[in-house]
Amino acid sequence: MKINRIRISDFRNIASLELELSDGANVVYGDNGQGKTNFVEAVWLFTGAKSFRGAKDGQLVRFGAPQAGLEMEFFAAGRDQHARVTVEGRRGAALNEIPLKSAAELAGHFCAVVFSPTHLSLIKNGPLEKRKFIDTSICQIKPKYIHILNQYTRVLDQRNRLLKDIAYETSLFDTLDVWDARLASFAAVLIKTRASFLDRLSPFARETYAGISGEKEALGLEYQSSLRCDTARSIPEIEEQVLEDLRAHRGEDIRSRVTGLGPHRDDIAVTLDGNSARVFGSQGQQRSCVLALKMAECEIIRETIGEYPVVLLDDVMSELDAARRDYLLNHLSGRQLIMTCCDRADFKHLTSGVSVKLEGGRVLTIRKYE
Ligand SMILES: Nc1ncnc2c1ncn2[C@@H]1O[C@H](COP(=O)(O)OP(=O)(O)OP(=O)(O)O)[C@@H](O)[C@H]1O
Repeated sequence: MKINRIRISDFRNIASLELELSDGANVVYGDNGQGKTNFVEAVWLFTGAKSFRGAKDGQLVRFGAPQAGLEMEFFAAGRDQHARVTVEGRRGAALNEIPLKSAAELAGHFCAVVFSPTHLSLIKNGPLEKRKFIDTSICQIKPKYIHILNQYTRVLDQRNRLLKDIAYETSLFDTLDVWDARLASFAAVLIKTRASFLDRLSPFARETYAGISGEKEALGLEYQSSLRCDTARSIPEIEEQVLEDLRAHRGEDIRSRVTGLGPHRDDIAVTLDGNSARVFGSQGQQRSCVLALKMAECEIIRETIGEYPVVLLDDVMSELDAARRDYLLNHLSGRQLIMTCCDRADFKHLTSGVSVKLEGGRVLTIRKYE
């Protein structure tokens, strides 16, 4: 998957920008606050996902402008394609000039993997970030997954509302059966899909971590369900277990007025030699864990759709020592890379690719590495 050309208008501090990209490395550099991350964020939006910085759509439009427009020519699935994203209150999109119902429908047509310093939260923070990572990754290779996720969230909201109402209207208790059955059916699919995805991801992540860290310690990943279910079982079997657990937990749910168990409470244990990476990992080890997860995600995407995603590395390389940087660059050959940094010299060893200097959201210079 390769981006050939991108046009950006009124997106964050980028008033107007048009750029032809190299098939290999693209180094976007410049001083702080010049629009490097904004550029990466613009590219990321073509995956159909929300901003990786957690920004609301409205925040993406340049101050004072009515809407932001993004356009991209890219090569994927063996042909040249064109995508458009507009942000005007909410995001809209078109693929090959055909309007889509929502920007999320771009998922699977253009794939990218992004890593920025904010992604350290994947290890540092609680389970929410890990669930977001796994859900976003699955959406890229299984676009229909988003519908299951949305349906689960909707049923969960309804069950939670019911739990609140039961406190005043005990006769509503009997209706819990219906919501538990619906919740269990979506929950089982989510749990099974996430656990299977993690099983595929683990060997790649372990190998990359070993490469980045020089085989010093072993990375472990494990899906930890809040329910007592065996993820190796089939979806109908998991559904039965989920239902049993939901029923057993009803008393507690009614007391706390929220659903305490389910995929919305699940976690992924990330360990180094068996110890929690969050509790015991150093800053460098935690960064290597996230990089390993992201690089493994690239491999899963390639295995599933037959081509590598575009790799977006925002302000990452400068924080790695020379050996780790070399390992990563070698490991990433054959993929289109967009990397940001403050100093072009961070990549002085590159023998191909281009560097683009940004200033005030504008392209100042374009130079080739040779
Ligand atoms: N909606 C917006 N409209 C206009 N400017 C915005 C908007 N949102 C953010 N900005 C501006 O974009 C700039 C930040 O850009 P960006 O995050 O891309 O910086 P950067 O080049 O990656 O910097 P650093 O090296 O510090 O990470 C800031 O000056 C900020 O004020």
